[in-house]
Amino acid sequence: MGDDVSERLSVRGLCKAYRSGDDRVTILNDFDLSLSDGEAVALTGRSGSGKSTLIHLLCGLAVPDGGRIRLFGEAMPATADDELWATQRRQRVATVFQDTNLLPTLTVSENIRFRASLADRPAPDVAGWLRALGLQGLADRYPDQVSGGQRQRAAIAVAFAMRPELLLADEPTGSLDRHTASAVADELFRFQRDTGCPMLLATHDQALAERCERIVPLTSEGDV
Ligand SMILES: Nc1ncnc2c1ncn2[C@@H]1O[C@H](COP(=O)(O)OP(=O)(O)OP(=O)(O)O)[C@@H](O)[C@H]1O
Repeated sequence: MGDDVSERLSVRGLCKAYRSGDDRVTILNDFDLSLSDGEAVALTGRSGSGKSTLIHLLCGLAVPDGGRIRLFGEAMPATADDELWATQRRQRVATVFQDTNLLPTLTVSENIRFRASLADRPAPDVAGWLRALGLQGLADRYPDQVSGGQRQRAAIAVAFAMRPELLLADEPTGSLDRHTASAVADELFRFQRDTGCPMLLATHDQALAERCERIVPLTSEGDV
């Protein structure tokens, strides 16, 4: 069967287990997912169901035990350290994690510029992205000089500035109050609409999940 060319991401039969003492705990078992151009998909599931594990597999931070991942129409290699793929991901895939996106020794604006240059993009409109995410006045602060919620928004600004072709976000509004979460979600969906960048959002936030075109629930071994 041929692959759909509009598919940015295609996951088939993905398996991942972790060792826990003498046991192996299966987190993902024969898991399928596809994401097309311009599509927003929410990944939901209770704590421990494997949302972050899946995102880590997709961005090459972990290696699956079985199955296949195709990104931009090409099969991802089975090792995490493939140089060509590391470059592909660096340039085309943006990831937003809760607290690990920003380099601590760079200011907020330097983080944005650095990530854009790493992706080989032209100089980003730093002030514009900061304004859009309500971060005016924080450009010259270091990550440890802003709040957790501001860091999370800065991480989203970094992701936007690299003009990704795929955005993988793990709880992108997780540390924000309801009002700010809603404003940041607006920006995420505006970005998706304006750029056609597909997004996979792992979230506990039902309201955020329902704004996506599709919801993919993850279940784990303990679920009934
Ligand atoms: N490196 C690892 N080694 C062993 N077990 C792990 C590892 N990473 C995750 N796990 C386990 O895998 C399961 C899934 O974890 P994961 O972080 O993917 O869940 P999640 O759905 O993102 O949870 P949450 O909503 O709480 O963030 C958990 O039981 C976790 O303890």
